[in-house]
Amino acid sequence: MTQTQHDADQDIVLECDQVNRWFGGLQALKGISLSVRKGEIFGLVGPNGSGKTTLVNAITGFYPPQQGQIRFLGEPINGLKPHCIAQKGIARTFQNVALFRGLSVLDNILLGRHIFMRPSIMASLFYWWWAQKEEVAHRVKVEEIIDLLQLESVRDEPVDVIPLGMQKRVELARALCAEPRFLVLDEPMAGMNQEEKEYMVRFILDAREAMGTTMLLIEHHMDVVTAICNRAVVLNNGEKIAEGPTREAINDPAVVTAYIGKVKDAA
Ligand SMILES: Nc1ncnc2c1ncn2[C@@H]1O[C@H](COP(=O)(O)OP(=O)(O)OP(=O)(O)O)[C@@H](O)[C@H]1O
Repeated sequence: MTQTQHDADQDIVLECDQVNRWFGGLQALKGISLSVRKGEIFGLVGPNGSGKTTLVNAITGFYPPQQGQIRFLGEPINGLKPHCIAQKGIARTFQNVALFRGLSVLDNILLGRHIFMRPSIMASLFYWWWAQKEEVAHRVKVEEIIDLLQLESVRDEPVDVIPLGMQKRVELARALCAEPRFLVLDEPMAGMNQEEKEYMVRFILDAREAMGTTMLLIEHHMDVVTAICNRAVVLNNGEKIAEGPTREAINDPAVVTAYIGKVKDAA
């Protein structure tokens, strides 16, 4: 093994090795292997139904793979429950906004801290001074993130009443509050107009710079993928059809054919 290869291996945060997942007779993931390196924004792209969300659900423990290995910082995480995987430092946002309606923006973001909170009410009662100190620390972190994502003006608004673009930003804020080492963003720009998209791109880049978070980004907007992803993998019908530096991967002839095929199918 060369020194360069060794350094690259040391830098791997998340690794999928021959991951397979079936839903009944349908094979949604066919031997997917990929590795995401520290500090990069890694693009996961592909036409509708190609397996992107299934792969993310496998990584985050919602639908564990039936075959293959997933390692986080060198440690196997297959089969762990989603909350155990979250505690190891993997956070995610969802394709459809998944916020707690009726709660304020601030309370929704604060919920991102739950992985650090002590489960025992008794312990909190006896050690109320400790609980208070913890509460202050959580609020400091939340304020930092509100500042970073410029959510100050809506902090006390119920999440239901703010525009979709802002709701997506609140989801990002909540995920960042968990101080993840690896963050999965599932279509963070879905349904956004051009201006909202540009803001979101800025916030994702700012978050990576401020917190050093490694990210996996599922995104249909190719301009966004090309602008912010260091490398990308392209899936089609559950198979990996291209991989590499973003521009090279998405311009691969197999990718162009896969997208044209989908358009023809839909016509
Ligand atoms: N829970 C499930 N039960 C049965 N089939 C499923 C389930 N989840 C996904 N699938 C199927 O697996 C395949 C891959 O779906 P997946 O949602 O991973 O694709 P995707 O690339 O994320 O698509 P999109 O871009 O539309 O979100 C599809 O054929 C889908 O119908």
